[in-house]
Amino acid sequence: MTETLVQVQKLAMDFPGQKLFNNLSFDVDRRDFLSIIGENGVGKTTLIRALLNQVKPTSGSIKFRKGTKVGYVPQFRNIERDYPLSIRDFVALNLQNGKMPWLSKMERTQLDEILEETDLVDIQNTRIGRASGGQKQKAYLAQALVDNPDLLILDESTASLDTVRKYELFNLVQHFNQQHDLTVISVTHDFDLMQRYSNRYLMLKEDHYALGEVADIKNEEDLLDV
Ligand SMILES: Nc1ncnc2c1ncn2[C@@H]1O[C@H](COP(=O)(O)OP(=O)(O)OP(=O)(O)O)[C@@H](O)[C@H]1O
Repeated sequence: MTETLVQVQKLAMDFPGQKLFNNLSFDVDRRDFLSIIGENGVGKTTLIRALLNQVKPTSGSIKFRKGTKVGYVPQFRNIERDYPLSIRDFVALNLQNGKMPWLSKMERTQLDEILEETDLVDIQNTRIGRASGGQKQKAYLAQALVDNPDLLILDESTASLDTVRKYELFNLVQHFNQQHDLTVISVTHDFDLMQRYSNRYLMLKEDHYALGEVADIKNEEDLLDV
Protein backbone atom coordinates (compact mmCIF):
# COMPACT_ATOMS: atom_id res chain seq x y z
CA MET A 1 0.00 0.00 0.00
CA THR A 2 1.36 3.44 -0.82
CA GLU A 3 1.94 5.78 2.06
CA THR A 4 2.15 9.47 1.24
CA LEU A 5 5.01 11.15 3.08
CA VAL A 6 4.89 14.65 1.61
CA GLN A 7 1.95 16.47 0.07
CA VAL A 8 2.60 19.74 -1.76
CA GLN A 9 -0.52 21.63 -2.75
CA LYS A 10 -0.91 24.67 -4.99
CA LEU A 11 2.46 26.08 -4.06
CA ALA A 12 3.46 29.53 -5.27
CA MET A 13 6.34 31.79 -4.34
CA ASP A 14 6.43 35.44 -5.35
CA PHE A 15 9.64 37.42 -5.35
CA PRO A 16 9.86 41.01 -6.58
CA GLY A 17 9.48 40.81 -10.36
CA GLN A 18 9.34 37.04 -10.36
CA LYS A 19 6.81 34.31 -9.67
CA LEU A 20 8.02 30.79 -8.99
CA PHE A 21 5.90 27.61 -9.14
CA ASN A 22 2.63 28.05 -10.86
CA ASN A 23 0.37 26.30 -8.34
CA LEU A 24 2.75 23.39 -7.95
CA SER A 25 1.14 20.24 -6.54
CA PHE A 26 2.73 16.84 -6.06
CA ASP A 27 2.95 13.97 -3.59
CA VAL A 28 5.95 11.96 -2.52
CA ASP A 29 5.26 8.41 -1.37
CA ARG A 30 7.42 6.31 0.92
CA ARG A 31 10.26 4.65 -1.05
CA ASP A 32 9.94 7.09 -3.95
CA PHE A 33 13.17 8.33 -5.47
CA LEU A 34 12.13 11.66 -6.97
CA SER A 35 14.48 13.79 -9.09
CA ILE A 36 13.73 17.49 -9.32
CA ILE A 37 15.15 18.89 -12.53
CA GLY A 38 14.95 22.14 -14.48
CA GLU A 39 17.04 24.99 -15.81
CA ASN A 40 18.94 27.45 -13.65
CA GLY A 41 16.68 29.84 -11.83
CA VAL A 42 13.38 27.94 -12.05
CA GLY A 43 13.29 27.53 -8.27
CA LYS A 44 14.73 24.13 -7.41
CA THR A 45 16.72 25.36 -4.43
CA THR A 46 13.81 27.52 -3.30
CA LEU A 47 11.55 24.44 -3.37
CA ILE A 48 14.07 22.53 -1.24
CA ARG A 49 14.23 25.46 1.20
CA ALA A 50 10.43 25.45 1.41
CA LEU A 51 10.46 21.69 2.10
CA LEU A 52 13.03 22.26 4.84
CA ASN A 53 10.82 24.99 6.27
CA GLN A 54 13.46 27.68 5.72
CA VAL A 55 11.21 29.88 3.60
CA LYS A 56 7.48 30.35 3.74
CA PRO A 57 5.60 30.02 0.45
CA THR A 58 3.38 32.92 -0.65
CA SER A 59 0.48 30.53 -1.05
CA GLY A 60 -0.23 26.83 -0.94
CA SER A 61 0.90 24.26 1.57
CA ILE A 62 3.45 21.55 2.29
CA LYS A 63 2.30 18.77 4.59
CA PHE A 64 4.43 15.98 6.00
CA ARG A 65 3.09 12.72 7.34
CA LYS A 66 3.17 12.94 11.13
CA GLY A 67 6.55 11.97 12.58
CA THR A 68 8.45 12.24 9.28
CA LYS A 69 12.14 12.77 9.97
CA VAL A 70 14.10 14.62 7.28
CA GLY A 71 17.82 14.39 6.46
CA TYR A 72 19.62 16.82 4.16
CA VAL A 73 22.80 16.60 2.09
CA PRO A 74 23.90 20.03 0.82
CA GLN A 75 25.77 21.03 -2.31
CA PHE A 76 29.47 20.49 -1.93
CA ARG A 77 30.89 22.96 0.54
CA ASN A 78 34.57 22.79 1.12
CA ILE A 79 35.73 22.21 4.66
CA GLU A 80 38.96 23.88 5.73
CA ARG A 81 42.00 21.65 5.84
CA ASP A 82 42.54 22.41 9.51
CA TYR A 83 38.96 21.73 10.61
CA PRO A 84 39.63 19.71 13.74
CA LEU A 85 36.98 16.98 13.60
CA SER A 86 37.58 13.43 12.44
CA ILE A 87 35.11 11.92 9.97
CA ARG A 88 33.65 9.91 12.86
CA ASP A 89 33.06 13.03 14.98
CA PHE A 90 31.69 14.92 11.99
CA VAL A 91 29.10 12.20 11.31
CA ALA A 92 28.21 12.11 15.03
CA LEU A 93 27.32 15.83 15.02
CA ASN A 94 23.82 14.85 14.01
CA LEU A 95 23.34 12.53 17.00
CA GLN A 96 23.89 14.33 20.23
CA ASN A 97 21.38 17.15 19.91
CA GLY A 98 23.88 19.17 21.90
CA LYS A 99 22.55 17.69 25.11
CA MET A 100 25.55 15.69 26.16
CA PRO A 101 29.21 15.90 25.21
CA TRP A 102 29.40 12.11 24.92
CA LEU A 103 27.38 9.51 23.08
CA SER A 104 25.13 6.92 24.66
CA LYS A 105 25.83 3.26 23.96
CA MET A 106 22.91 3.18 21.53
CA GLU A 107 24.20 6.26 19.71
CA ARG A 108 27.65 4.67 19.42
CA THR A 109 26.06 1.61 17.84
CA GLN A 110 24.11 3.79 15.40
CA LEU A 111 27.33 5.60 14.51
CA ASP A 112 29.30 2.36 14.00
CA GLU A 113 26.54 0.99 11.81
CA ILE A 114 26.30 4.01 9.55
CA LEU A 115 30.10 4.26 9.16
CA GLU A 116 30.10 0.60 8.16
CA GLU A 117 27.22 0.98 5.73
CA THR A 118 28.69 4.05 4.04
CA ASP A 119 32.17 2.52 3.73
CA LEU A 120 33.81 5.03 6.05
CA VAL A 121 35.12 2.68 8.74
CA ASP A 122 38.70 2.60 7.44
CA ILE A 123 38.97 6.38 7.29
CA GLN A 124 36.82 7.29 10.29
CA ASN A 125 39.79 8.80 12.13
CA THR A 126 40.92 10.90 9.17
CA ARG A 127 40.34 14.59 9.66
CA ILE A 128 37.37 15.65 7.57
CA GLY A 129 39.37 18.62 6.25
CA ARG A 130 41.98 16.26 4.82
CA ALA A 131 39.49 13.91 3.18
CA SER A 132 38.91 13.94 -0.60
CA GLY A 133 35.83 15.57 -2.12
CA GLY A 134 34.12 12.18 -2.55
CA GLN A 135 34.87 11.19 1.05
CA LYS A 136 33.54 14.50 2.33
CA GLN A 137 30.25 14.03 0.47
CA LYS A 138 29.98 10.49 1.86
CA ALA A 139 30.53 11.92 5.33
CA TYR A 140 27.74 14.46 4.74
CA LEU A 141 25.52 11.59 3.60
CA ALA A 142 26.39 9.49 6.67
CA GLN A 143 25.73 12.52 8.90
CA ALA A 144 22.29 12.99 7.32
CA LEU A 145 21.46 9.28 7.70
CA VAL A 146 22.85 8.53 11.15
CA ASP A 147 19.63 9.35 12.99
CA ASN A 148 17.58 7.30 10.59
CA PRO A 149 15.48 9.79 8.60
CA ASP A 150 12.40 8.77 6.61
CA LEU A 151 13.16 11.28 3.87
CA LEU A 152 16.54 12.33 2.46
CA ILE A 153 16.86 15.55 0.47
CA LEU A 154 19.94 16.01 -1.71
CA ASP A 155 20.66 19.34 -3.41
CA GLU A 156 23.11 18.93 -6.32
CA SER A 157 25.16 16.73 -4.02
CA THR A 158 27.26 15.23 -6.80
CA ALA A 159 27.98 18.46 -8.69
CA SER A 160 31.65 18.51 -7.70
CA LEU A 161 32.32 14.78 -8.12
CA ASP A 162 33.80 12.76 -10.98
CA THR A 163 31.72 9.97 -12.49
CA VAL A 164 33.14 7.18 -10.33
CA ARG A 165 32.60 9.13 -7.08
CA LYS A 166 29.16 10.25 -8.27
CA TYR A 167 28.02 6.63 -8.77
CA GLU A 168 29.62 5.60 -5.48
CA LEU A 169 27.59 8.20 -3.60
CA PHE A 170 24.34 7.42 -5.37
CA ASN A 171 24.82 3.65 -5.13
CA LEU A 172 24.81 4.23 -1.38
CA VAL A 173 21.69 6.37 -1.57
CA GLN A 174 20.06 3.65 -3.68
CA HIS A 175 21.04 1.02 -1.12
CA PHE A 176 19.24 2.93 1.65
CA ASN A 177 16.27 3.56 -0.65
CA GLN A 178 15.91 -0.13 -1.51
CA GLN A 179 17.01 -1.81 1.73
CA HIS A 180 15.79 0.66 4.38
CA ASP A 181 12.73 2.19 2.70
CA LEU A 182 14.40 5.60 2.62
CA THR A 183 12.44 8.11 0.54
CA VAL A 184 14.65 10.35 -1.59
CA ILE A 185 14.24 13.77 -3.19
CA SER A 186 17.24 14.73 -5.31
CA VAL A 187 17.77 18.04 -7.10
CA THR A 188 20.03 17.53 -10.07
CA HIS A 189 21.10 18.87 -13.45
CA ASP A 190 22.41 15.46 -14.34
CA PHE A 191 20.16 13.51 -16.70
CA ASP A 192 22.25 10.34 -16.34
CA LEU A 193 21.91 10.45 -12.55
CA MET A 194 18.16 10.98 -12.77
CA GLN A 195 17.71 8.11 -15.22
CA ARG A 196 19.91 5.63 -13.37
CA TYR A 197 18.56 6.11 -9.89
CA SER A 198 15.13 7.70 -9.66
CA ASN A 199 11.69 6.31 -10.36
CA ARG A 200 9.91 9.66 -10.74
CA TYR A 201 10.79 13.14 -11.92
CA LEU A 202 9.46 16.62 -11.36
CA MET A 203 10.48 18.91 -14.19
CA LEU A 204 10.20 22.59 -13.27
CA LYS A 205 9.89 25.07 -16.10
CA GLU A 206 9.32 28.79 -16.06
CA ASP A 207 5.55 28.73 -16.43
CA HIS A 208 4.59 25.12 -15.83
CA TYR A 209 5.81 21.84 -14.45
CA ALA A 210 5.59 18.17 -15.34
CA LEU A 211 5.56 15.09 -13.17
CA GLY A 212 6.23 11.65 -14.54
CA GLU A 213 7.75 8.22 -14.40
CA VAL A 214 11.42 8.08 -15.31
CA ALA A 215 10.81 4.80 -17.18
CA ASP A 216 8.80 6.78 -19.76
CA ILE A 217 11.74 9.04 -20.58
CA LYS A 218 14.15 7.49 -23.06
CA ASN A 219 16.51 10.40 -23.66
CA GLU A 220 17.13 13.96 -22.57
CA GLU A 221 15.23 15.46 -25.52
CA ASP A 222 12.01 13.80 -24.30
CA LEU A 223 12.09 16.16 -21.33
CA LEU A 224 12.03 19.26 -23.54
CA ASP A 225 8.47 18.51 -24.59
CA VAL A 226 6.95 17.61 -21.24
N1 LIG B 1 15.06 35.41 -1.07
C1 LIG B 1 14.91 35.73 -2.37
N2 LIG B 1 14.58 36.98 -2.73
C2 LIG B 1 14.41 37.31 -4.04
N3 LIG B 1 14.57 36.44 -5.05
C3 LIG B 1 14.90 35.18 -4.74
C4 LIG B 1 15.10 34.75 -3.39
N4 LIG B 1 15.41 33.43 -3.40
C5 LIG B 1 15.44 33.06 -4.70
N5 LIG B 1 15.13 34.10 -5.52
C6 LIG B 1 15.02 34.06 -6.99
O1 LIG B 1 14.25 32.94 -7.36
C7 LIG B 1 14.77 32.35 -8.54
C8 LIG B 1 14.97 30.88 -8.33
O2 LIG B 1 16.12 30.64 -7.50
P1 LIG B 1 16.61 29.20 -7.11
O3 LIG B 1 17.96 29.34 -6.52
O4 LIG B 1 15.57 28.51 -6.34
O5 LIG B 1 16.72 28.50 -8.54
P2 LIG B 1 17.39 27.13 -8.95
O6 LIG B 1 16.43 26.46 -9.89
O7 LIG B 1 17.79 26.37 -7.75
O8 LIG B 1 18.66 27.61 -9.76
P3 LIG B 1 20.10 26.90 -9.95
O9 LIG B 1 19.87 25.73 -10.84
O10 LIG B 1 20.88 27.99 -10.60
O11 LIG B 1 20.62 26.55 -8.58
C9 LIG B 1 16.05 33.10 -8.88
O12 LIG B 1 15.79 34.00 -9.94
C10 LIG B 1 16.38 33.85 -7.62
O13 LIG B 1 16.99 35.07 -7.91
